[in-house]
Amino acid sequence: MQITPTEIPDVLRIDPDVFGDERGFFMETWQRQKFAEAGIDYDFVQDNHSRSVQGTLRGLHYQIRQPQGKLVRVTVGEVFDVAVDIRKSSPTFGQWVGDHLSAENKRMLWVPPGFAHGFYVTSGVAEFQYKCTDYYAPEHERSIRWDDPTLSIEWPLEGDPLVSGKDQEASILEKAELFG
Ligand SMILES: Cc1cn([C@H]2C[C@H](O)[C@@H](COP(=O)(O)OP(=O)(O)O[C@H]3O[C@@H](C)C(=O)[C@@H](O)[C@H]3O)O2)c(=O)[nH]c1=O
Repeated sequence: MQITPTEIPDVLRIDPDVFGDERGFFMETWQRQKFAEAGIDYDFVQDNHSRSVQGTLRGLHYQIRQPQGKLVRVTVGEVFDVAVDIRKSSPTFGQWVGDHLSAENKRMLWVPPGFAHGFYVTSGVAEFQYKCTDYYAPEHERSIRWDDPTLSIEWPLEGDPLVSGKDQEASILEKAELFG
């Protein structure tokens, strides 16, 4: 397993060891001890799985209380996954990192608590699976606009994205309610 810091060093790129043979492949997707040694030392309490059609954009989501760290990956198709640092006291506040995650490259991203997170589906469909360090708390959930001009996220868009009603009403980072 190779764990590499991204341009925002707390966001980690994880490339698992994949053992292929005539049957297919095997890989470990999370192992407490190895991940803890790499700095991802959390108790995960919830696993999520979503399926989205091409052009879907989910995000940018975060919780003002019970902030969730997320260990994310794609099991069908491909997405462009984005983490935005919204930790008020962080030197990288307002910066974003993005990466292509796919069923083929099997790459994972560690998005720590304190980040807003979202993804855009670049394949026909995509299934997205992730572990969370805290529980879903809809009353604390907030969304920042995916197209906030201050963030200028370079989404690999093909046409207008498919965005939920909730995310269409998201606020820009400057006006967003943050935690801490
Ligand atoms: C996120 C979540 C949603 N739900 C329900 C609420 C709603 O009826 C339905 C769909 O919810 P949403 O539209 O919020 O789903 P979605 O837009 O996929 O939300 C997710 O987006 C990505 C980008 C993240 O980072 C996640 O943390 C999460 O916020 O599922 C749960 O029951 N538990 C959960 O943990």
